[in-house]
Amino acid sequence: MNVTVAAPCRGLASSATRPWESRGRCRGTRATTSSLPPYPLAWPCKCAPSPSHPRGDYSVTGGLRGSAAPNGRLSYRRFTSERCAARSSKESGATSSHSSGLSRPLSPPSPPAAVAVTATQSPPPLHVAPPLPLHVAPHGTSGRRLFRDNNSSVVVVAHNPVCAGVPSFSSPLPSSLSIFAISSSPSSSSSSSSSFSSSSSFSFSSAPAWSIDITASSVSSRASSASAANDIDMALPVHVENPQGKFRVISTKPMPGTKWIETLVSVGCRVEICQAAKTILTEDDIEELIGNRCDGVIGQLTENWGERLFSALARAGGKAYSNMAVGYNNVDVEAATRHGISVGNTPGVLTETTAELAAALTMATARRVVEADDFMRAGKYEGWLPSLFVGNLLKGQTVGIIGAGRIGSAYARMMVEGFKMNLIYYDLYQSTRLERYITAYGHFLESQGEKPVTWKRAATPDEVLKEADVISLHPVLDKTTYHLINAQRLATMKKAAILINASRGPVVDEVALVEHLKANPQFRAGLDVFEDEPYMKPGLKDLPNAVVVPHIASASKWTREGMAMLAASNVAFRLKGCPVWSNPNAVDPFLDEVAPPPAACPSIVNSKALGMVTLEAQPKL
Ligand SMILES: NC(=O)C1=CN([C@@H]2O[C@H](COP(=O)(O)OP(=O)(O)OC[C@H]3O[C@@H](n4cnc5c(N)ncnc54)[C@H](O)[C@@H]3O)[C@@H](O)[C@H]2O)C=CC1
Ligand SMILES: O=C(O)C(=O)CO
Repeated sequence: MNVTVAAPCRGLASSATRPWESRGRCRGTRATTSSLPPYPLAWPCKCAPSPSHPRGDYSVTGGLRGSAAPNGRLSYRRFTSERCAARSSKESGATSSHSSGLSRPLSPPSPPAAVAVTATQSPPPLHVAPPLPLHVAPHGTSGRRLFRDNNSSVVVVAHNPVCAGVPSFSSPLPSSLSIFAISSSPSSSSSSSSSFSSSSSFSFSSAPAWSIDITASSVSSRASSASAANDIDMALPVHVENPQGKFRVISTKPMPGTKWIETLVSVGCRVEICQAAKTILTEDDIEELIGNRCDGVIGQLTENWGERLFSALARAGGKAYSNMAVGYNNVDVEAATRHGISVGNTPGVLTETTAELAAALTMATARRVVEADDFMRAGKYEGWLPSLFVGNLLKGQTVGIIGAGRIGSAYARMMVEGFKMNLIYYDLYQSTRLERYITAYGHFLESQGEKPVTWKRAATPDEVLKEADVISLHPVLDKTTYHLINAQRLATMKKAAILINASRGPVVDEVALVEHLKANPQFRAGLDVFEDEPYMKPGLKDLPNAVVVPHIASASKWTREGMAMLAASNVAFRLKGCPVWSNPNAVDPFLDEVAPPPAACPSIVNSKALGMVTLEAQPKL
């Protein structure tokens, strides 16, 4: 069901505008679909022209503004809701506290104190699909803030253009809300029922004279029938860069730095960055972001990228996906390949950062740093004691690695070189570089008159678990490593061993680990990852012999900006038809802060299956 509404362009005349919420579309009254840029966000608008607000302008919360040129075509330029609000407020006499333009960084301003929606003269009604199921309560009582789920983000304010009343919010608005101002003609009223999962009210200081109801079915019928130009399909707030870009690329999260955006823009992408306040997006959310046309997506390891999302992306014309992560156990690569979609990841930029955090956890657990810190803060320290917080010496002990790939090997070198530990490792493959490195270091120590360090490649994980004093887990998560550490294996470890996990939570049976830690107070664990993130298994948080941190192993500024850059390059250069970088472990040229990146996808895990060409030139290691 379409509802007849018209969008008054003198909407949001206040400080309630949020520049990172780029919403709303404007087609102007004479717009034709063919005159639009590829991804118009225009809410069809038929407002009364005014000198400073020409016909076709429509202010919502940022994004595109279209205005009809004399030739009847629309020209688009970026505008900010602030500018519009300021202008609107000038026209309406209201005041605005914002005047700056849309700019990065994207930190949201404080929630506004009030929003006023100014009634304009009655425009002729247009048929337009709303962005959401909406309900606006009748006259003068309350409007409703509608929640699609618990983290909803859209307010729809409807008002009668004929009525002189100016609805306004009586209380501060959460910064997560997008505001849409619409006006409605009486004929749009509908008695259809609506079902909203939850809602809360706000007051209109004066209010429209009728209510309109648009049900969920109207939204789905819109989704299936609307053309791209008419579609208003975004309930999640997004910030848009380069609105005119010909490829539409979604980033499901804001990512650090700006070079990644510049890279996408440089190859002609329109970049839409989801600003939803919720941490983990659902498949519903992502499908909605993808909409009916999308060329590529940069996603996060918290998202479930399987058949459903890849088929949605393929239907929308998409070709490229990249995780902003090296691990891609959240991605069904086969499904992506079936749909012809490339899957990128971000190796090489987080190796040392992740290994350093694993080393930090090792020291924190070995030397009981967190327990001792708590003790100090609790005012319990009464003076030095021979037995206070006695821990483990690392020097000369054996460090065990399971999964001696990039990160496992980096961690092994840190522990061997830094603490002169001996190494035992298990991996499906021999790590000859690591072995050579430790051999050479052993020779060096000998030449200095010190005891050399040693290494050993174990035939089984069990051998590592039995022999090592510290075991750090760095394999990929797949069916061969799921619950690799279980109750039986924990029982074979030394009583005062230390277990570090900065790989993926499900590599360890966390319930079994909690039991083991309870039964063996000398045993310690340092965990960056958990089986059911963001949750911990019951009991874990109360155990003093566990150090827990929230999946921050790759969280250094350089690394996170680099991950964003690699993920963006995986998408940008795939869309541009560029080859794949020949060595995914040697990605320095992509991380140069000044020079542009090579025209290649740094790391595509299904490149062979997709028949993608590899760049011939080998970068230096
Ligand atoms: N906590 C965090 O923030 C981070 C976690 N990670 C995790 O670390 C993992 C490893 O990353 P990289 O070292 O870059 O990957 P990598 O591919 O270089 O190393 C993984 C190693 O695991 C080995 N492996 C596979 N199956 C095994 C098995 N059944 N038993 C023993 N070893 C096995 C592989 O042969 C390979 O050498 C990622 O897949 C990711 O899940 C990565 C970065 C940050
Ligand atoms: O890159 C990964 O796999 C991560 O876990 C990011 O921290």
